[in-house]
Amino acid sequence: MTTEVVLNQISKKYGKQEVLTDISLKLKPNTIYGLLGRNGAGKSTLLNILTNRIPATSGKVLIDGQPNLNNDDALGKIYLMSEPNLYLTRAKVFQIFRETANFYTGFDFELAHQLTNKFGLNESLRFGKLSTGYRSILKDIIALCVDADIILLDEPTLGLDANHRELFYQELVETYADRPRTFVISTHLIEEIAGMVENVLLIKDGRLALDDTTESLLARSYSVTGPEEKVREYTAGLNVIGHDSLGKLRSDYVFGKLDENRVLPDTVSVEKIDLQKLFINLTEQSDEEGQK
Ligand SMILES: Nc1ncnc2c1ncn2[C@@H]1O[C@H](COP(=O)(O)OP(=O)(O)OP(=O)(O)O)[C@@H](O)[C@H]1O
Repeated sequence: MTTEVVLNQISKKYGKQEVLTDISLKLKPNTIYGLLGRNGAGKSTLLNILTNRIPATSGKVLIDGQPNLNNDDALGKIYLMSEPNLYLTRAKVFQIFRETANFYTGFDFELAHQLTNKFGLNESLRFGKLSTGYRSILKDIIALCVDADIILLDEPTLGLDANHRELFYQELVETYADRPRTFVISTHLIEEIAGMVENVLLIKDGRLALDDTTESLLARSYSVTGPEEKVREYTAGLNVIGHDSLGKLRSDYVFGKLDENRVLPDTVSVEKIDLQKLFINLTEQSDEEGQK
């Protein structure tokens, strides 16, 4: 089963502040997305609009061709795990599972029990008694157990210790293999998801700056390192998105094609960069501009 999700020219204003501008995209089935952007870029806003928790100022979200507005059928195909706590403090963990299963009817109770054991979460505890980390763990477990085609995770590892973060992503990949579906993961800990993200969505200045496969992005992302002058000569006219300097050594980060006709000096090396480095360089510019 697959669900088609289309965002059509979504914009969102809070008062005069335009947070999202004209965002159009289509989520591919059975794909793990990384939703990236600096603090305040509008990632949570976008995820909330997708699930009709907040209204867009203009534009449409279509789920299997149907607008998502007050449409339980359409919204039952999507699950959003996010920071706000939607549960009564007196509700016990197992009651929250049952409550979730009233809406998401295919909820996998067996997997939920396995995961509560693995994470050491007592199902008889009341929500109000859970630590911040365990509240996230509970919500993460629910996200992995609902039978929805689209799972949106807004900072899923907030408050989790390193062991639990690793366990969560392991379990995510396992459930993904057993029951392929689309995940959209918004997190600042890019290194943790870099290995599993198949497609990147980057929001910058309220716009969708990138929507591409990780493979394609990394295939055109380079660092060029060597003596400052030689590096500058080699990268002149290329799409340099940032640089680092260490003494007289300089690294220019290039996003896009290199010029195959240019001769690489012996003292200069070209290497691939990882997703985190690419993200930092692609988004740093707007921050500097924002401080002007
Ligand atoms: N209810 C609201 N009223 C007014 N402004 C809001 C509201 N919610 C969010 N904003 C503003 O919208 C912008 C985007 O916020 P959002 O939470 O979507 O960003 P984000 O990319 O998820 O950020 P972070 O990575 O820091 O969680 C921010 O400038 C924020 O202050």
